[in-house]
Parts: sequence; C-alpha cells; structure tokens
Amino acid sequence: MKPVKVGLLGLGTVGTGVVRIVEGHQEDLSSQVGSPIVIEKVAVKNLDKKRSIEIDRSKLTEDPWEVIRDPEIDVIVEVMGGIAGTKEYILEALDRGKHIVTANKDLMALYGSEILAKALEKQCDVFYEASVAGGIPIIRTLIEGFSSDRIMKIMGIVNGTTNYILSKMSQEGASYEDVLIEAQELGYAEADPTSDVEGLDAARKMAILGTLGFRTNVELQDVQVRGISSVSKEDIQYAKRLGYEMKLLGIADRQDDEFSISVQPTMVKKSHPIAAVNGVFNAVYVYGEAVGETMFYGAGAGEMPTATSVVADLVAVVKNLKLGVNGLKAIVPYKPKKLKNDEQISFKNFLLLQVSDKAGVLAQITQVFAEYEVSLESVVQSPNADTPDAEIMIVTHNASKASMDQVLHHFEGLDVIRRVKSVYRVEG
Ligand SMILES: NC(=O)C1=CN([C@@H]2O[C@H](COP(=O)(O)OP(=O)(O)OC[C@H]3O[C@@H](n4cnc5c(N)ncnc54)[C@H](OP(=O)(O)O)[C@@H]3O)[C@@H](O)[C@H]2O)C=CC1
Ligand SMILES: N[C@@H](CC=O)C(=O)O
Ligand code: NA
Repeated sequence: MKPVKVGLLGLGTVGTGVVRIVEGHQEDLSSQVGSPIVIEKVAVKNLDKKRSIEIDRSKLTEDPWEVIRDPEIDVIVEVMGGIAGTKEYILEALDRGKHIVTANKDLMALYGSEILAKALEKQCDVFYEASVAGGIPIIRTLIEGFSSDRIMKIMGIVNGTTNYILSKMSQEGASYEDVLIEAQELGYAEADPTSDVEGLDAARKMAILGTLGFRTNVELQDVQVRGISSVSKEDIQYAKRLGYEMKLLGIADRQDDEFSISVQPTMVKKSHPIAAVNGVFNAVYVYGEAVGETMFYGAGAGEMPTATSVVADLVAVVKNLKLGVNGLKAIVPYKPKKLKNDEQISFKNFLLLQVSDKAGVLAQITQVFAEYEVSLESVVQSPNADTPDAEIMIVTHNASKASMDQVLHHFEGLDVIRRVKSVYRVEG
C-alpha cells in the first residue's frame, strides 16, 4: 500500500485541524481508502511561529512553490487563503496533475469556473466542501443528494461571525464591537472582518451555492449585498416585539428559469426553523420542487468542523485515485443565466419610521403605499419616549423591489416623516 502524499498550503486555524484529523484518525482514514495518508510538506508564512501542534520542522517551508513542484505529492490541500497568488499555485498544481482540496470561498467564488474547467481538462479533482458552511456537507448534498430535483430556493445563514454577533446582541444585549472582537479571538472571523460584517463573505458563499443549485454560472456581482454594520440593538428589539429574529440571510430563489440572489439582514419569523440557528452555527434551507423543505445545520467555522470537511474531501480524492476516476465529477454550469429585474424581485418588508405625532399622518403614509400598489400586512404606532414624535412599524405584504424603492423615494419629500429609521426584508 503506497502512501498517498499530501502537500498542505497553510497551517493556521484550518490547517492545524487538518493535521490533527489526518494524524488522529489515521487508522480509520487509511482503512477507508486502502493506503496511509501522509502530510509530506507544509507551506507557512513564518517558519519560526509557535504552533499548537507538534510538526516535524523539516516538513515546513516558506515557499509554496516547493510544495506545488514536489513530484512526490499527489494532492494539494490549500488552506492558506488569498486570491491572485493562490490561484496561480492551484492552476500550476493542476497542470502538474495534482488534485486539489480547498477551503477557499474567495477563490472559488471568483475563479471557480476557470479552476474547474482546468481540472476537467487535466482529469483532476477539485473539491471545496469547506468553502461554504464549514462543517456542513452542503456542497456534496447539492451536487449529489439533489441531482434529481429542481431547486427553487436556497436560504442560508452562511457566515458564522455575523450570526454569532447578531445572536449575542439579541440574547444578551451585547454590543456589536465587543462581540466582533470575541469572534476574531475564537478564529471565526476573516483576517479582515469587514468581509464578514459587510456581507461579502456570505455573498461569495451564496454565489457558490447558487451556481450548484441552479446549475448556472452565478458570479459575485450577481449577488446584491448588504451587511450588518447598520443593524442596531433597537432594530433587533423591534424585530423581537413583532415575533421575528434578525439574521444575515443569503437568499437565492427562482421562478421558471429566472433567479435572484442576495445577502441582507433579514427579519425571520420565529416559527421558521432558520430563526432558531444561533451562535457560530450555520444552516442552509433548501426548497426543492419535488422534495419540498429541507434544512442542514452545523458549525460553519472553526478549526475542527472546517477541517472535517477538508479531510472528507481528501478521502474522496484518494478513493477516486484508487478507482482511477478523478476529474470525472466536475460540475460545469450549463444553464444560461437570467437574472430577475427589480420589478420581478418581490418580498415582504419591515419599515420603522419616525413621524410627527399629529392627525392625518398615518393616512398620508398609507396613501403613498397605495399609490405604488404596496399592500400592508400590519401597522403599529407607538410614542417615542425621547421626542414629541411617534414611531410607526409597518410590515408590507410581498411587494416588488421597484415599488418599494419608489415608496422610499416618495417618503424623502414627505414633511411628516422625520426619518426612515430602518428597512429590512422579512421572511417566514
Ligand atoms: N477559519 C475558519 O473557520 C474557516 C476558514 N476557511 C477558509 O480557510 C482558509 C484558511 O483559513 P484560516 O485557517 O482561518 O487562516 P489562518 O490565517 O489561520 O491561516 C493561514 C495559514 O496560511 C499561511 N500562509 C498565509 N499566506 C501564506 C503565504 N503567502 N505563503 C505560505 N503560507 C502562507 C499562514 O502561515 P503562518 O502560520 O506562518 O502565519 C497560516 O498558517 C481561508 O481560505 C478561509 O477563508 C473556510 C471555512 C472556515
Ligand atoms: N469568517 C467565516 C469563516 C468561515 O467561512 C465565517 O465567519 O463564517
Ligand atoms: Na460545507
């Protein structure tokens, strides 16, 4: 049984977990694949950094090319992150006939189609289960489990950092800034947490899920993105009063063959199963035309959950090696892309308005909604303790994005509205 040799790019949070699992579960792994799996070389940025695991120093290098160009290495596991340089390493590794396992959603969202096309040409595997919802096997589920169905909607809490922040703000009244620091210390946040809190990390993951779910090439610029940095504790408390939880939701849905895809803070009805997903946990809700509702739940980030998916991909590569079938399972999107326009995108909305507290105000406001054919589900008015004004909370029925934009534009010229304090999408 010739050992399968692995080159590891990166030994940070995820890379450390990969070494722990490959070494700790070696007996189970090798009996599944029929050969020992050996980590042959590891690229790091700083050779002298103190590590939390024992690793033979002679295996470490500061030059990723040394790993890529080593003819002994069969599989590259890329867990160092980065985009442009990392893409070059991966393309060259494929040119050399090496298989790839990566956790890199940034790279797969931007260059996935180019990398997968090269993999197909070279008959190599590229697996990236850890790139979306860390420990949840959602990519494999979309490719294999739902191969027979037509997916109509995917809703995901796919960023652990923001779910951790929103949950702590909701449950403990904690401040946004304090919880963000905690999430960074726990290894959940990206090196630059702006991509977590501004929704970019979730958008990249939704582009990957949308591509697999709709079998069309969803690109990052197709995803409309809003992050959580403007969500206040007050918004979360109002949401709770009305029976909702605030979540950063990625939503991809389709009608016929037209689709829309977005990431935004969303008020989710408490009775919806995704509203109960708290902390660093992720969940992906998938609605298939035939299967109906399904939901997948688990840790979306962190050392060991993420490494579980990386090593499971490694096992899949090695099984394919044994069967001589690598590179035959690449998913190449084949459907033409048709994005919905703002008239076709429709959902419920929550609005919080600060208004003058005088007769006829409500009538003026409802008149604007009527003018743009937006029907209302509920309207609640309460005094604002700090000012002579009143606050009005409104939940609309489904309304097109175009109509809602017109309503909000009209409100800008209405004297009785002091301020549109918040606007959120509503689901459930
Ligand atoms: N953390 C998580 O929970 C999850 C992360 N991911 C993805 O996994 C990947 C890795 O994330 P994570 O482990 O958190 O990242 P870390 O920052 O913890 O680790 C990065 C590792 O890569 C090494 N590295 C970085 N740049 C270079 C370079 N140019 N040459 C050689 N080595 C380099 C670093 O070396 P050194 O140790 O010397 O600094 C470090 O070991 C990213 O793509 C991330 O988005 C995906 C899902 C979850
Ligand atoms: N920063 C990401 C890590 C996993 O992809 C997150 O918080 O989910
Ligand atoms: Na996953």
